[in-house]
Amino acid sequence: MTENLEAPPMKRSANDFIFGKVLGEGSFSTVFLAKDVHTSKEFAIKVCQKRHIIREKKQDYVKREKETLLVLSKNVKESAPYFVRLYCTFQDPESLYFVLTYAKKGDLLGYLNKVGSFEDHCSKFYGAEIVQALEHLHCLGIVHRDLKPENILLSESMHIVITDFGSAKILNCVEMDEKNKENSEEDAGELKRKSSFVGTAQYVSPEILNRTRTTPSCDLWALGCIIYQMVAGLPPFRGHSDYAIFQKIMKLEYEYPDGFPDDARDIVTQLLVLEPSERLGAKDIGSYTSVKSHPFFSGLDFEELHKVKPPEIC
Ligand SMILES: NC(=O)c1nn(CC2CCNCC2)c2c1CCc1cnc(N=C3C=CCC=C3)nc1-2
Repeated sequence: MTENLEAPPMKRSANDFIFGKVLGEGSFSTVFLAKDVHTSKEFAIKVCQKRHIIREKKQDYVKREKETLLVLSKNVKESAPYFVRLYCTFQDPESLYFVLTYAKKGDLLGYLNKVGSFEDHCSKFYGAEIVQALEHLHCLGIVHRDLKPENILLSESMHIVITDFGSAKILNCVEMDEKNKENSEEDAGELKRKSSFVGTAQYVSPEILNRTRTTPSCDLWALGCIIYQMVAGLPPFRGHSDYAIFQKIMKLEYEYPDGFPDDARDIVTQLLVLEPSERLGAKDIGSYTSVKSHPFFSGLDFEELHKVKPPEIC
């Protein structure tokens, strides 16, 4: 089911790890850096407090994240090792524990805040790794739905490691076949039940705001926002409140700063399209050929990205 740790397979507990610094905190979970006492290997362990999960009504979120991580951990693609791995889970009376890949270099947002905008070759490299990751994710029928720089972690070798699948949706076969049509009634019902939208304001797609349908194309919208942000240093849709940002998204109200390169402008313009089925890549089957062949990515070998030394972010 999930990959065994180096030690012989056995049911784990918190006693098998030395817990270190806090890597991140949420309303019902805390993520710790931890070391396996048997192998000294470092992991990120997400500890979810059971009573907080209930208080925050996050049972579905936790269940969805575990299901998604299990699918990803069972279907690792060598040329797209771009996701946190779930090594094992265990629980005690108070908490659930998820033992995950530790991404030593933090997240993409941290680097964007540090250097402002990326140099063109960096934006192209990391944009390409995200495309390669989305291609694998969508081939498995998984839509992330909350892709953003904060959820794109960086490994010790500075390759991307995508995390936080609590907002993800695993499409059923029918939905996968009809990816540009309405979702199942169950999905529509799920959306109507949601008091808040799925995703994060700056990167959420119009169709999620409209609560109409979840298709892989909503991650292509987020890709457009992230490429824009790597090139410009700021996300395309900005405002003083989530509502103000939503208004701009629904009206496709964004601008390109002076000096924004033409190839980057063209691919972002083809991704930030209100109609999901009209976005670059939305009609591709299997591989995102139309995205990978865009001039913005000229010269990049997508299948070999994970083997090369990423360009220095500066
Ligand atoms: N919510 C999570 O699942 C999660 N949260 N974090 C820490 C966050 C810190 C802010 N940016 C987003 C991630 C993690 C994970 C998954 C698993 C995971 C693996 N490695 C790291 N690594 C970090 C390294 C340095 C600083 C922060 C995180 N972090 C996580």
